[in-house]
Amino acid sequence: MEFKNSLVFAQQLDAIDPLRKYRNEFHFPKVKGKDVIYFTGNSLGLQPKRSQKFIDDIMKDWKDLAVEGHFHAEKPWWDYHERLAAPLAKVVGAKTPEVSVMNTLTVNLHMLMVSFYRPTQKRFKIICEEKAFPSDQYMLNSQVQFHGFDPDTAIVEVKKRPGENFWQTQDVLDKINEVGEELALVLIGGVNYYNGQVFNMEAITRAAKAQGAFVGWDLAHAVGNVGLNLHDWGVDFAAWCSYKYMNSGPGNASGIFVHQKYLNNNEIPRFEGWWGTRKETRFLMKPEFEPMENADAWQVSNPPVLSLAPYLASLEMFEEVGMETLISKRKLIVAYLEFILQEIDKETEGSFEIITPKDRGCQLSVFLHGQGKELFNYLMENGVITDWREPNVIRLAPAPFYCSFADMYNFGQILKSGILAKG
Ligand SMILES: Cc1ncc(COP(=O)(O)O)c(C=O)c1O
Ligand SMILES: Nc1ccccc1C(=O)C[C@H](N)C(=O)O
Repeated sequence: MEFKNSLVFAQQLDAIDPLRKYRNEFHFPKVKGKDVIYFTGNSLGLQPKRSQKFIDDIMKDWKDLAVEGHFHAEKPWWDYHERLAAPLAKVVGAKTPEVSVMNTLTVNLHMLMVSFYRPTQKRFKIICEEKAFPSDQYMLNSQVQFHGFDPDTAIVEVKKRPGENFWQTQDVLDKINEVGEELALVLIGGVNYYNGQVFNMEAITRAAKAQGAFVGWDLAHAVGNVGLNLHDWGVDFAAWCSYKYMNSGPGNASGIFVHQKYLNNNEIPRFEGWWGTRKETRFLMKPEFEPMENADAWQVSNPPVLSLAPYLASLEMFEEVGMETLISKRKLIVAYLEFILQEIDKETEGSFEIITPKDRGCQLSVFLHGQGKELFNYLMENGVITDWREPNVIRLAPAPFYCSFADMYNFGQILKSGILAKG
């Protein structure tokens, strides 16, 4: 499609957008009385209007039923989390029993490391990407130390090539083969938080499995954003947060994936709690732990239903729309944003550079040449919500659920005036 840098053209794209009615399903913050142009769905997704009712229902059941709500609410709390598994399984390409919702992301990565990082003197190394999200680095370092190994030798980072802003798949594969029999685990962010790159999860998983290692993915920036096929790819485990593209609210519950082959499998160690034991006998309060037959075996505590409620509301919308529609709009709107950026870059004589590679999801990361935080501040003051990452990068993620093509055009105009104002 040939794009045009005009409002009329952007509005034409909006008119044929199958997701256009969903924009009104979200609350937009306002700046100077106008809805903002929201580019930070990769950090915190907007609030779906319908999430309020899901929370209110629980507050009402708690008010009216108190403890009876566990079993007698319209959506009983004791198995409330089970409602999330089937719609989530579709989002991540899993079988329903492979998915559960619990805790928060870094906590879940730790819990899954209990099962999937069991180093021996011979096989103890972990491959990850250089400059992984800091929480993942802290998680990996502390796990390695917990097992008595030295992070400097046990953690092997795949680096970008000099002068390049992205990782080459071949370099990840080569590193896997080089570490070979010492490789215990590969754990990488499926979509990188900084440059927006989508890793070739299928090829990397295959290569790591061929070396006899476990493979886990941190899908914080991938879930609800890119196509995932965790079961068929043979991924061992994955975890994600729900507050970015999944729009479930700040700090909200995390999802996990555990491959079917580890369900009902006594070889796999876990840290256990009462919500992981079979629900049929849970309230007999017996000393024996009998694991649930699905990924709920990894559940520890009774789930925080007030935070699962907005996640369920959001999943209802993913069910209605489906990942395919979201992905095709996402591809189009990101391509349009890229086009708008390129046009502005020409007009302002090379004032920035897109560092996101072609293997990308929703996010374009833009390196600002000679423009500093003032430009970022100018955007924010003019109703464009982006985020700033040191040293000089703004990240733009036009979430397909609620961003419009007109937003992209209008953003371009604001960006141009910001750059020109600074001169
Ligand atoms: C890749 C990645 N890993 C981990 C986290 C941390 O998540 P949480 O604070 O929910 O544990 C985030 C986002 O905050 C992230 O983007
Ligand atoms: N949960 C947060 C709480 C406070 C500030 C940022 C976050 C983020 O999620 C950051 C995000 N992971 C990122 O890719 O920058």
